[in-house]
Amino acid sequence: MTQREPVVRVRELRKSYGRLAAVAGVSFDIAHGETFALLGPNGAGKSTTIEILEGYRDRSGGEVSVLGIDPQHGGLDWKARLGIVLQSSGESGNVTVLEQLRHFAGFYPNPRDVDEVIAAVGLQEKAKTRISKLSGGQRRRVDVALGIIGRPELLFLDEPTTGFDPEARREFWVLIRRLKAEGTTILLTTHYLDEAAQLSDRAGIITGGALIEIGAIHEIGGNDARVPRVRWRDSAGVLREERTKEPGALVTSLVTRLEGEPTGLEVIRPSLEDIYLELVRDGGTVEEVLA
Ligand SMILES: Nc1ncnc2c1ncn2[C@@H]1O[C@H](COP(=O)(O)OP(=O)(O)OP(=O)(O)O)[C@@H](O)[C@H]1O
Repeated sequence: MTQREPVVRVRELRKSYGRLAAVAGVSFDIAHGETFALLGPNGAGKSTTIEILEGYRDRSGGEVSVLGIDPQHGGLDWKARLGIVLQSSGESGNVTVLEQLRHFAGFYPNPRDVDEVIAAVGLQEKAKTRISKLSGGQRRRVDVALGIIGRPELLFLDEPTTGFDPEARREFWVLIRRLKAEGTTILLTTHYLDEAAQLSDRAGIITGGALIEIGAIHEIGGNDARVPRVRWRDSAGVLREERTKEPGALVTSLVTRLEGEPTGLEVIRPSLEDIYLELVRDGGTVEEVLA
């Protein structure tokens, strides 16, 4: 596999559970070193897609290549090149954080330094604590540590920061940026749209098993979805709002018209969350049943 070939290549992927088309013809690529976010409401098909890419679930149709291999035929060597943080934590053991990480590091040919990984996820104080005694958010950090201990080329992060406090989430972002700078390719799912905007190069939005939008984070939704709103209070104190592609010109005209600084002036650009909600509202709901 050369660096120019996509690390992940998905074509017309389909997965049915009985009559339910959980994934109904999804196609996307993830390039080397890219962070790609798969976004969508509960039950949209994100975890099903990711689990197929990880080799944990069979597909009903379509083509999939991950690091040049079909996940249905990926052996141990291939698995060792992946880092996986599943949606729900399996970590509740009676061993300490340090013991668990040392144990898992032994499975990989070129693992990261265990102490460095513990520090990177902010668990230095808890290294000698049994995992069963950790809080939910701290256990989630252990999951993340186990996902990166093997120095993966491709890291799957399925809702990695659920249960993190705001400070831990920011620290996690720093860690992900560092992994990205080292060249790690990352597939992320998250319901925190600010997290997706902070970390990802591109995103795909999936609803009812279909990809309804895909593109660079700063282009998702197209130009019209990104038109800013200008808010101010008029001379009678009434709140006014106008959408305009030229907020600067509007503000200048307001200053002239109001003969000074407009009260409560705000120029608001739609966030990824605003754009996502608009797209998902238009894109229909969760379940698409086979005819
Ligand atoms: N093993 C299964 N058997 C039957 N249906 C399933 C199975 N796993 C998932 N589904 C269904 O497939 C659809 C997609 O589920 P999936 O877990 O991929 O969604 P998701 O986008 O990851 O959702 P969330 O954001 O809640 O994690 C849902 O309707 C779900 O109920």
